[in-house]
Amino acid sequence: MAKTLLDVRNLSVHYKIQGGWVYAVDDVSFKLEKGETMGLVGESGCGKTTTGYGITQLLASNAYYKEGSKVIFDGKDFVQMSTVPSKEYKEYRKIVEYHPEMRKYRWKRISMIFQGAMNAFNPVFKVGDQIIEAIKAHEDVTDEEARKRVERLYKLVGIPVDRIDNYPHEYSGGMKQRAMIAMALALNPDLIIADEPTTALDVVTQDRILGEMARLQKREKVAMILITHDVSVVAEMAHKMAVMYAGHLVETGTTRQVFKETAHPYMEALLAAFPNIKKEKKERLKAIPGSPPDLSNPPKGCRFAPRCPYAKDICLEEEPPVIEVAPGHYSKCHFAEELYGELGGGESNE
Ligand SMILES: Nc1ncnc2c1ncn2[C@@H]1O[C@H](COP(=O)(O)OP(=O)(O)OP(=O)(O)O)[C@@H](O)[C@H]1O
Repeated sequence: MAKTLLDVRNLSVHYKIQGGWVYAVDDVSFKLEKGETMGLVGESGCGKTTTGYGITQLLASNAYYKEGSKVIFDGKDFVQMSTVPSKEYKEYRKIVEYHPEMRKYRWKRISMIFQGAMNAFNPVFKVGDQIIEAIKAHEDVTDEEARKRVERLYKLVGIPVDRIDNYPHEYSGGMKQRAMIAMALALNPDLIIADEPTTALDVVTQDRILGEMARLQKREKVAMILITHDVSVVAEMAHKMAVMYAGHLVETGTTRQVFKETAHPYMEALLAAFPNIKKEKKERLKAIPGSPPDLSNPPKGCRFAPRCPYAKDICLEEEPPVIEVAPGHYSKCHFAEELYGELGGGESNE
C-alpha cells in the first residue's frame, strides 16, 4: 500500500464577513497517496479554491480554520504547526503569517498552479529568469545549474528552449500556462495543486496541456489535486475524485466509482450538465435547476436538498452522514444506499 502523502481531516475554513461568516469549507476529509491524482470538482463558489488554499495556507486574511481541522502532509499537521487559537473567535484558529517552516514547504514540497496563472509572471522580467530565481530561492545551486534545469523543464512541457529569454508578453496564453507548469515542477515537489489550470484557454490548447500534465504526472510521479468545475477534465486524468457541493464533500471514490456507480444525486446532476465525456454523442445539457445556497446562510439539513429530485422530509431537517456504499466509495446522502446503483452515471475513459 502506498504511503499517505496528504491526509485532510475535518477541514473547515470559514471567512469572517460583516455580520457573520461564510461557511466556505465544512468538515472536508480525504486522503492522497504518493503519485496519485485527485479531481476536486463542483460548481463555481462551492469551496474548491478555499480547500486548495487551506492546504497551502495561502488563504485571505479573513479566513479562519475551525478548531479540529487537520491537514497532515507527510506526517506533519500544517494547521497545528502554523496557526494559533484565535483571540476573537472561540473555536477558530488563525494563520501565523510568514511562518518560516510553512514557507519551506510551499513550492519546494507543494506547488500550486493558480487560477489565472496567465498573469502570474512579472511582466518586467524574462520568464526563464523568474523560474531560475524561484529555484535559487530554495536551493543552493549556481545560475548555470538552475538554467540547465529550466532548459530541461521547457523541453518537458513543450516550450522551445530559446524562449527562456523572452518576456511574458512574448508568450502566448498556452505557453504561459506551460511555463507555469514548468515553474510548478521546478523544485521537484511531491504535490501539485492545480486550480482550473486550463480554463482560460481554447479547447485544443486545453486538451494538449492536460494531456501533457497527465504524462508529466506519471513520469515525475508527483501527486496532484486537479481543481475544476468541468467533470470531463478529471475523467481522463484523475485516479480518484472528490465532489464538492456548497462547502461539503458529497461524494468521494475512485474516478470509475464516482462516474459509473454514482452514489450522490448532485454528481448525477453534474454529469447530466456536462457533455458526454467521450464526445461520441452530442446530448442536450441539462442545467441543474435552482442555484447553490448562500454559504453565509446554508440550509439546515442536506445542503443539496432544495435542488434534489429525491429529497424527502429528513433531508431538509438533518445533515446527512457520510455513508460508505462500496469499499472506498463514500456518499453524504441520507439515501445513499437506496440510490446506489439507481442513479444515472457517466462514461469514464477507463
Ligand atoms: N476572502 C473571502 N471572504 C469572504 N468570502 C469568500 C472569500 N473568498 C471566497 N469566499 C466565498 O467562499 C465561497 C467559496 O469560494 P471558493 O473560491 O473557494 O469556491 P470555488 O469553488 O473555488 O469557486 P470558483 O471556481 O468560482 O473559484 C464562495 O461563496 C466565495 O464567495
